[in-house]
Amino acid sequence: MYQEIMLALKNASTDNSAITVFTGTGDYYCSGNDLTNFTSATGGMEEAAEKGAVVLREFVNSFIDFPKPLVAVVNGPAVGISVTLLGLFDAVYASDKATFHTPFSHLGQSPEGCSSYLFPKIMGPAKATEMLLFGKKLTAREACAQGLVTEVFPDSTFEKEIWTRLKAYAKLPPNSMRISKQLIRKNEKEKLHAVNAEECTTLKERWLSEECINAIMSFMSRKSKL
Ligand SMILES: CCCCCC/C=C/C(=O)SCCNC(=O)CCNC(=O)[C@H](O)C(C)(C)COP(=O)(O)OP(=O)(O)OC[C@H]1O[C@@H](n2cnc3c(N)ncnc32)[C@H](O)[C@@H]1OP(=O)(O)O
Repeated sequence: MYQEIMLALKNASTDNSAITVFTGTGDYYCSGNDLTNFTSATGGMEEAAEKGAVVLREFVNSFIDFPKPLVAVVNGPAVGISVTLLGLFDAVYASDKATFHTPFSHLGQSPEGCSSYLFPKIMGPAKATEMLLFGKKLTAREACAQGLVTEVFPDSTFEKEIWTRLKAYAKLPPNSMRISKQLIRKNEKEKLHAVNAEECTTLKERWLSEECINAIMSFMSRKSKL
């Protein structure tokens, strides 16, 4: 999935589209990293952690470097990396059914997607701490009040309203939007790459920790009991 998303971003960065939109199908936006990856990895844990950190770094870099307006249409609950990446999007529109959850401490993990830097900047350190350390789940309206979400729509009219709006935005001059995005984002790029590298190094260590291994085992055993 990570490779497929990177390829889609690479194609979208050079095709004739004006803006790029991420959304989910069905009731959920995204449940985050596939936790079964940890148990299905071939080779040893160290090798898997090493490979995972390389993929993650490349994956997040492709969001940092994406040249066109990047929009998230959050149609339902979002968990983990699908939430942290939102700081790298240019606009985030959410249904009032959406929730935003980063249960990293519960999983023995640590933040990624540049959220350790961007979330405190966006929402202030105290609110970022509640999310990233304590795993507080935010409603769409809370996430909007804290600056992570651009605008919230009633779920009953979300799809209609948002696509009407995005189709209008997509008719704006593409080069102008791309150049304006570059002006807004360029001063932070170097910093974001450094933050991404550090988050990946930290996560690689976390994945090998007892806290993380126990949390993944507990998720898997819950799954097998259902
Ligand atoms: C290259 C490596 C990069 C790593 C990047 C680091 C990223 C970190 C993260 O993203 S951390 C966050 C990981 N995600 C989670 O912790 C979410 C866990 N899941 C849930 O909290 C819930 O399942 C839910 C809120 C998404 C949905 O709840 P509910 O509607 O009650 O459904 P179920 O819980 O019954 O789930 C249905 C079905 O889906 C399986 N499932 C859900 N999420 C995951 C997941 N992240 N990985 C694997 N499988 C998942 C769940 O086990 C059920 O499966 P089953 O029907 O039992 O086979």
